Amino acid sequence: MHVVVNAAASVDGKLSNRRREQVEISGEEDFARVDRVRAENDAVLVGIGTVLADDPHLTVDGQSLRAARQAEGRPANPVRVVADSRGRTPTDARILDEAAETYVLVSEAAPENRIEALESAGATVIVTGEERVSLSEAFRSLESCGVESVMVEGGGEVIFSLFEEGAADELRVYVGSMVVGGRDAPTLADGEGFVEGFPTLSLREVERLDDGVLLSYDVE
Ligand SMILES: NC(=O)C1=CN([C@@H]2O[C@H](COP(=O)(O)OP(=O)(O)OC[C@H]3O[C@@H](n4cnc5c(N)ncnc54)[C@H](OP(=O)(O)O)[C@@H]3O)[C@@H](O)[C@H]2O)C=CC1
Ligand SMILES: Nc1nc(O)c(N)c(N[C@@H]2O[C@H](COP(=O)(O)O)[C@@H](O)[C@H]2O)n1
Repeated sequence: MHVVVNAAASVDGKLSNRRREQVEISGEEDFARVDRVRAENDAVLVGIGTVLADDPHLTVDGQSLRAARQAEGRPANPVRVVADSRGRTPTDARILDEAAETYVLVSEAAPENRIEALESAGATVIVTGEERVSLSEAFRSLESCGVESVMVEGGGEVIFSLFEEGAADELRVYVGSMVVGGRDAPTLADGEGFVEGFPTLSLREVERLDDGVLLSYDVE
């Protein structure tokens, strides 16, 4: 599985504010780039924290991008994936509408009635990990469903786990020219944090977009 992590952060590294409300960090050019990255990949993944905070749709906005995918024999939108150990995804979440196929990754701790509710709402449920979803194991299951590349859009908890599991191949961070602040505001990589063995990155490209900068890295 090829894993591209993409996020937008303020100059002080925050993905959103201390109330976990969505903050528009990207500008028009960066949102258009994000749409192209979505269109390039077979799947778009977020954690349940992002679903509960933002209720994202995770589809491709550009009609020509969707048409190009279909011309290649692919579905108009990539599949949507949520890492959601206990099956907390609301059944009326936008990611469960009919615009694309949706996989909900749950752990063995997910209540059976939540799995049934999600399946009734149209999701394909994959059980992986004991208490918490194992992302690496889930990627292997997704590969057997034909998913070869995934764009991870956050949030900070899931991004940290990807680095911890050594599962990320690329990182693209759009740094918006703003300061959000707040010790409790989500950052690019939350989780427990590293005290040693910090993942290292190789800077591939720096590009000015809107009023900010896109940093593209390969994960070493
Ligand atoms: N600016 C940007 O680019 C973006 C900003 N955001 C912002 O980020 C915030 C949400 O981020 P955050 O709260 O970190 O939420 P995440 O989207 O990272 O979801 C975290 C939750 O995912 C579940 N999960 C399942 N498996 C794993 C795993 N292996 N590792 C880690 N988590 C796992 C956990 O819940 P459980 O144990 O129940 O499974 C965990 O609490 C929102 O405020 C949103 O607006 C989000 C995306 C992009
Ligand atoms: N790239 C980017 N820039 C920002 O400024 C953002 N706030 C986000 N947030 C992410 O985009 C998702 C919304 O997706 P839809 O437009 O609803 O499809 C949101 O959930 C975050 O993952 N991203």
